[in-house]
Amino acid sequence: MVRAIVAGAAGRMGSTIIRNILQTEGIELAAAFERPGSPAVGQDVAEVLGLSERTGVVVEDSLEKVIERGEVIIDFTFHEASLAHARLNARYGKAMVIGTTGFTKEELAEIHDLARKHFPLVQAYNMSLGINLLYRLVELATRVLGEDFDIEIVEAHHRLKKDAPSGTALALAQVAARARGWDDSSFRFCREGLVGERPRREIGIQTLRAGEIVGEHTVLFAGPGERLELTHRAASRDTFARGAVRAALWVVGRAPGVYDMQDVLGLK
Ligand SMILES: NC(=O)C1=CN([C@@H]2O[C@H](COP(=O)(O)OP(=O)(O)OC[C@H]3O[C@@H](n4cnc5c(N)ncnc54)[C@H](OP(=O)(O)O)[C@@H]3O)[C@@H](O)[C@H]2O)C=CC1
Ligand SMILES: O=C(O)C1=N[C@H](C(=O)O)C[C@H](O)C1
Repeated sequence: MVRAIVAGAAGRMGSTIIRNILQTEGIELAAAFERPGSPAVGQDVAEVLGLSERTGVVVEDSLEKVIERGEVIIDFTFHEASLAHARLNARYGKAMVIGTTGFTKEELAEIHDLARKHFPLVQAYNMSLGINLLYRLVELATRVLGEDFDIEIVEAHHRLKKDAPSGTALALAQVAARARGWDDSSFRFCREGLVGERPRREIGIQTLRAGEIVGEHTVLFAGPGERLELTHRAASRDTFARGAVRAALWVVGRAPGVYDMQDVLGLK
């Protein structure tokens, strides 16, 4: 039985992941924690999630207090928090699954460096099966359609999302850029005013924020006389949570290093 520690237990993803753990064989909820000062601290997880039966797991206020209770830490919180958790975990070597987005390049590089030295990590901006297949489709479409086709990415999320563009949109742009031999300097995040004609060497990334949209990504290829649009729509956070639980079961016992959902899903 894999014992999981869930960070951000009261959050949209943390709570959905806990529900999925409670319904999945082979994994159990060993501990849960929240930001110090969160109203969830000190409550049974069942109270936080609105479940009828108590779980016996009380929400704590730091990873340090619970880290020895489990084999894997599942972290969908905030960029600075996930980095702090990875730094602490470097002393313990527990497996980690990080789904948080919004890292600076330096923060992500430090997390990857810590993982290569100290613990196995699955880090992915999107844990859904569909998006991980979309990465492959975008790579193929970019190569087959060639540079006559302009690439634009549009993402839409709920009004409470803190970072923009989404981590997934950035990852999709990276896949397309790599397939063209370009780098991040080709990314164009918004347009306003007299921007002039669109340069060829550009991947547009546009952000929508509205209502309760769970997560939608479209990659548009527009070329001579035709346009191809590849769209993924997540209908519920369960799709990400199922991926996170699958990643947690997969990563325990692996060698220190950085893995992604393509590894977990066998898409490489
Ligand atoms: N990889 C994927 O498939 C997916 C990734 N995400 C990403 O996951 C992250 C979380 O998203 P979401 O659940 O919607 O956000 P929420 O804000 O709902 O949840 C984050 C939770 O983490 C808590 N938190 C913040 N700091 C700490 C800390 N130091 N220790 C413990 N808990 C902490 C927050 O508390 P408080 O609110 O009090 O600050 C909050 O409860 C985002 O970066 C999002 O982009 C989301 C969906 C899918
Ligand atoms: O914050 C969210 O909700 C989501 N964030 C992830 C991202 O930034 O890519 C993934 C998903 O689309 C939901």
